[in-house]
Amino acid sequence: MAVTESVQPETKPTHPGYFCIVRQGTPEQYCSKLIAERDYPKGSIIAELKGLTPGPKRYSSVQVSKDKHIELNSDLVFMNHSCDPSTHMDTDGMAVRALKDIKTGDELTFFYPSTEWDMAQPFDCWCGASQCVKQVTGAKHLSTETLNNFVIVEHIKELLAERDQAQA
Ligand SMILES: C[S@@+](CC[C@H](N)C(=O)[O-])C[C@H]1O[C@@H](n2cnc3c(N)ncnc32)[C@H](O)[C@@H]1O
Repeated sequence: MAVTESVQPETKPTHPGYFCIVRQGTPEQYCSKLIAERDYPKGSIIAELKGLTPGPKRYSSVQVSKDKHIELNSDLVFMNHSCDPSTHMDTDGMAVRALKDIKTGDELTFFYPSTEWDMAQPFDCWCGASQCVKQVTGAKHLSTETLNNFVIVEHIKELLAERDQAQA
């Protein structure tokens, strides 16, 4: 796995009372996480995606269209991937939404291939979910059948349709 430099300065919480970072290990170990500081009912908005800046594809960026990547510039960057995610990174509606009822103290996670086509920094997944995809490399590397089990955004649906059409 190629590891890029991690930029995670200790700053004031960006969403106090909503969620917070739990820092673990060294920044280079990438094992910190984001925890809910309140309950979120299924379907509710956890955060609007605001203050984003365009940039290159990297471990911390989120893909927002077929060819654009942004930095979140908030504590949301600490959201880990899970194959049984608690949230949806909705780049169509520009919000993070609860995919299930989330309780205070639960980890906020999203399914990275739901937004990422071909990731800059792939990794082996630690989530342990029964439907774990094991290697998180981006939607490009997963079957349509697998992706159909997850909520995915429009640009990934479009890229998937193009891939499947080219292979037909
Ligand atoms: C944007 S960071 C998320 C916050 C990160 N945990 C940290 O401490 O900086 C993304 C990186 O976290 C790690 N990561 C996130 N979810 C993971 C998972 N389910 N399994 C293994 N590593 C994960 C990977 O190294 C990934 O490149």
